[in-house]
Amino acid sequence: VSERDSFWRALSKQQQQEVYEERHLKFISSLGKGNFGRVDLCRYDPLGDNTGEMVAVKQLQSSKQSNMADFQREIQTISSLHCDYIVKYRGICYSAGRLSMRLVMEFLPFGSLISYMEKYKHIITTRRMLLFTSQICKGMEYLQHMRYVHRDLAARNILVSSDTLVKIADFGLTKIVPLDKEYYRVTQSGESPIFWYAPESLSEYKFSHKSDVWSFGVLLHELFSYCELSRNPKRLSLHRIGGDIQSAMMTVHLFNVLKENWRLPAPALCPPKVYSMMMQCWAFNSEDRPTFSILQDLIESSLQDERE
Ligand SMILES: C=CCCn1cc(-c2nc(Nc3ccc(C4CCNCC4)cc3)nc3[nH]ccc23)cn1
Repeated sequence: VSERDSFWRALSKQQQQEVYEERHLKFISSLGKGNFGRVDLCRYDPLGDNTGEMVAVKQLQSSKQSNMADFQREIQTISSLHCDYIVKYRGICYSAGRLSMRLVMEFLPFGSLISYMEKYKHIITTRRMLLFTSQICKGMEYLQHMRYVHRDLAARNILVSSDTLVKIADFGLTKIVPLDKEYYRVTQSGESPIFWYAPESLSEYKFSHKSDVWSFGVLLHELFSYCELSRNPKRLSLHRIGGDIQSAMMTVHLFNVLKENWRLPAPALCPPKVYSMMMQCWAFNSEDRPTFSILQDLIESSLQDERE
């Protein structure tokens, strides 16, 4: 055992973060399922004495070629991001047998914002919700600075690290905006979260920092609705456009009601300044939407109101 210990201690912290051997990755429980992936809670225990760290490990469900390419891109993305408000990359675990690899990330104990709000909605304060909003906004400012468009900003993709820290997760749909353009145009739609989509994403498959701002407004609505299922964006939008239409027409109907200036209604007890922030994120024309840095100022101003 001793020379194995010395091997591990010899590896620098950085290298240790990169190399995860499958035989030391002990499955504990399943944490969640995404479109093509699954995330498990594991203990990485090279010393075999249960002192190893807990990690979240994502692997593909289907080894379809296209999904493998997307997974590679997701790993490339998350490993290039270094921000307190974005879930941390730990490394890769190559499994000898199967061709698939696994993405090792920091484990966030409280799970998604949705399960957190369901559990703590009776004790969470407006100030705390504005603190979370500010952290997500800072994460998005960093993402924009790195020229990434998230494309799936929603409460389900925000993870809770502690009672005072949330992080942006799940970069499965994230794309890099080309240097010569201000937006990324998607070819296939796949499992699209259309109720979080900006009008130009619905009609032209265009995604930009400004369409991320639209989704940020929808996320704000989820948060200030305490992520209640009865008030979630999909349910409220379907109620407006009529829930019985088939999915192909849903995008068209949703675009039309947005064009006619329908928006998600103000959540109960939502501070007026916060609803006003959402409405600014939902400007039909993308150039009329605030930047994440302007949103940061608006959030700070709302926080001031809550302090007095
Ligand atoms: C493709 C998959 C979908 C997206 N996804 C991401 C994760 C995930 N989860 C956690 N922590 C976590 C902690 C507690 C709970 C519990 C479970 C029982 N009920 C209450 C909540 C759930 C999750 N940390 C993470 N780091 C990196 C990813 C990640 C999970 N799913």
